[in-house]
Amino acid sequence: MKDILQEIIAAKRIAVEQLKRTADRSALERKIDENRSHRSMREALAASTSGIIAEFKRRSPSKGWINREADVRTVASDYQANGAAALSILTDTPYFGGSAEDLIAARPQIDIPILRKDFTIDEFQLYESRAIGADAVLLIAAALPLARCRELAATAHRLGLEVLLEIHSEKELDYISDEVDMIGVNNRNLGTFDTRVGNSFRLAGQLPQDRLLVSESGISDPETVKKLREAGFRGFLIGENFMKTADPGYGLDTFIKTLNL
Ligand SMILES: O=P(O)(O)OC[C@@H](O)[C@@H](O)c1c[nH]c2ccccc12
Repeated sequence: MKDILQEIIAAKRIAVEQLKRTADRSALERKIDENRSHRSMREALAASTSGIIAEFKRRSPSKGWINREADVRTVASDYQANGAAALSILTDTPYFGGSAEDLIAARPQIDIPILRKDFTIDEFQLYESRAIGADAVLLIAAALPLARCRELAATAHRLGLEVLLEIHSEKELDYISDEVDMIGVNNRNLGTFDTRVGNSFRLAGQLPQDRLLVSESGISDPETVKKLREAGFRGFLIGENFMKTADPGYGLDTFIKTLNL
């Protein structure tokens, strides 16, 4: 079977080399200097009653287009107004239909933290993330050798970005270090796109309970969020369930009302 993650990473390597050749480095540095304010996603999740990280996701390799028309400014401000603790914005273009411009457009609309969701393999993407206004970045264990993941986490911290480490299986538990601010369990296998929320419940007992734990993907009902919270999770990353509706902000509103916090 073709491993989709490997294909995405191969494409990303080419895109990053291209970005490094064409980017205006001094403009990037200027923007990093200007964007000094930083919001802690870890603290926002710890303090939040919903713990929901609402994601802006236009398409995915497994589902194709989920919402082609969605306007990132509208969705970002509706997500915040309706109780999201933080936002996740997918910026990968070929597989997820997003872009850095989406994050740039969303940033002035809201003041909750933004997670830049992409396949980060190179320091340059961290500089870019900081310059476009991200507060946190995702590092995916399945996409990075352990030493590389640690280096990227250290650079992210130097730049004032928080790190959400994403793991999927027991094999990746050794990626957890003090350098990561939040630990995410992806319920989706990025190689096959097989998705089971049971993955979070299975791994919960093996995760350090004094860390901020996030359950990611395939969450579509408030009952699951309640159970995940009982298992120790404080963050719930939800994309498709909201994005597949014509009004993702309204989808979040209904979800949170049913959660009955
Ligand atoms: O749309 P869902 O099933 O609610 O999932 C959201 C989010 O967890 C998912 O988009 C995701 C989790 N980890 C990733 C890594 C890369 C791309 C996407 C992802």
